[in-house]
Amino acid sequence: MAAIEIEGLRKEFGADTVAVDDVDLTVEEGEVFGFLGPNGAGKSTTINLLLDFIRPTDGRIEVFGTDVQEDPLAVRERVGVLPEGYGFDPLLGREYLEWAIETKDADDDPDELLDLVGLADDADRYATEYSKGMQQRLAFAMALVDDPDLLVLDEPSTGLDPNGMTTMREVVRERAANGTTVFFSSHILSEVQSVCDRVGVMNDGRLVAVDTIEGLQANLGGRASITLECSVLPADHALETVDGVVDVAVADDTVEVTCTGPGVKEDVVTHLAARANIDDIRSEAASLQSLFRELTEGGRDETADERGESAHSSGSEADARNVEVSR
Ligand SMILES: Nc1ncnc2c1ncn2[C@@H]1O[C@H](COP(=O)(O)OP(=O)(O)OP(=O)(O)O)[C@@H](O)[C@H]1O
Repeated sequence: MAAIEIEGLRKEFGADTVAVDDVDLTVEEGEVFGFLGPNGAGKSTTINLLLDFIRPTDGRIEVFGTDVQEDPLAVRERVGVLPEGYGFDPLLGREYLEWAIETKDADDDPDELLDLVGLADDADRYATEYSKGMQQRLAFAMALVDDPDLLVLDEPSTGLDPNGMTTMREVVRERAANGTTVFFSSHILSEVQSVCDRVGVMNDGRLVAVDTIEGLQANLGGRASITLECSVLPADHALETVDGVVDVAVADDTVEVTCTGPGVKEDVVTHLAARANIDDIRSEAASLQSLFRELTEGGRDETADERGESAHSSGSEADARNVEVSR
């Protein structure tokens, strides 16, 4: 039986916004599924529909064979949720865990869960006084209560430091190894790449690709990527004029060039060497970042593309709308 079965899902907000547009998706039991997409693509709306926090305009969702609209409580018993923008009240960290354990009629040890997410020393502090990353760790611990069959994590790395991200990945991997299905939305592509079995890419409400990372790379024509570091990258590098270059992304004095194939890399190096001192060269298959850009071109970043700027998805923290969901 599939963990998640989504058929013909559509969600309109008012007359003008189609947040989710005819999405079909199956996530198998035990999979770690990464849900990617730029800001406003429809990821959180899909998650809120999956949990029956909002109702679809059309379509249906089953979780472990149960229709979420027909029996949302049965579904929630099997699901642990880390929502986007959790709102905290003045309760101690341990009290939050105790509340979550009581609500699920579970028998977890609150201190064990706090220890797992690195909050053992902060159990007796108010959650409202926690930093953003600590609040995220606490919300993650609450999602783990009662060892749910399905973990739904909406941008779980928001606010986490590198140690927090590593802990979160390790826990996700460990739970998945024990059979938990994980549905995981993220903007952090390297994280998705390192943790997920398959990814789905949303753009403008539509699911534009579902595949393994390797499958996505193969379907996009064996593209190659080369990263060059220069002491000073000239503004008029004109790398996009080299035959076979499909994308140029610049960050400070580092430039990532996506090419139609590995053979183009030599031309890229020759072109840039004539214009700048190259300090370092890294060469790899097309990065997830460039795949992501290619799949989501024409979305809300289109105007940036038209200006010739890189259409990188920005981190969500600055502009997330803090969708508040009921528990
Ligand atoms: N309650 C709402 N009322 C009106 N429009 C909404 C509502 N919630 C979401 N939308 C719209 O639906 C679209 C999809 O939003 P959603 O939050 O699902 O995107 P997202 O992929 O989760 O984005 P982000 O990565 O920025 O969190 C956007 O155009 C958004 O403005």
